[in-house]
Amino acid sequence: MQNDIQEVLYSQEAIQQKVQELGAAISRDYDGRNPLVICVLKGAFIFMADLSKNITIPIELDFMAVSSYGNSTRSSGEVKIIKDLDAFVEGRDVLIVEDIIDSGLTLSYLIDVLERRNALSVNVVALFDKPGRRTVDLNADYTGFTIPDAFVVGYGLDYAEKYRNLPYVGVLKPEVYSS
Ligand SMILES: O=P(O)(O)OC[C@H]1O[C@H](OP(=O)(O)OP(=O)(O)O)[C@H](O)[C@@H]1O
Ligand code: HPA
Ligand SMILES: [Mg+2]
Repeated sequence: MQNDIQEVLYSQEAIQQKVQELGAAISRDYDGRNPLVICVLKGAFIFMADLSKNITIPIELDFMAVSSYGNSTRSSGEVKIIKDLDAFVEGRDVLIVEDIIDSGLTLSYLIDVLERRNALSVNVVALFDKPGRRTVDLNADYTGFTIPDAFVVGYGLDYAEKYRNLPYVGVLKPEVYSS
């Protein structure tokens, strides 16, 4: 698996440092509000686990699974809910936890769903952001790293369901896509 990586862009240490900073900012901003923190599966599962340990105020956690990439490096444009939330969001402060914002289609769909369910507020924390690839106008409220237009894997992010368990984030060798 490690042999398929061309370059490590963000080390385990750099990611942990950033996750601590994001956790501190969220703890400060949401103090006294008991937010519902929503992990967007599968990609955000490691970020959610690490981020939640760095949030020092009471929160509730929930999980939603959506997918639009399938086995491709391009979004199909159609976002599907594979698993919905258990919690009701009406009247709740909601914080969506995403691993990456690329085209923005997944998040714009999710924000729309949660607003239609009458959440009190809907904010987004994304570990990685590729603003150069946006097809819809959308920004996160908390962003870890702004990254160039390259398909990245690791720390939850997959290519064709592989590489999610790498502890760092990097780019794949070109031959991996053609094999
Ligand atoms: O901004 P976008 O272009 O919509 O891309 C970002 C989304 O795509 C990925 O999920 P994917 O659909 O691959 O599902 P996964 O999390 O199960 O990998 C990623 O985890 C984000 O949720
Ligand atoms: N890597 C993995 N999954 C993704 C990416 C990416 O760069 N962009 C959107 N989904
Ligand atoms: Mg994916």
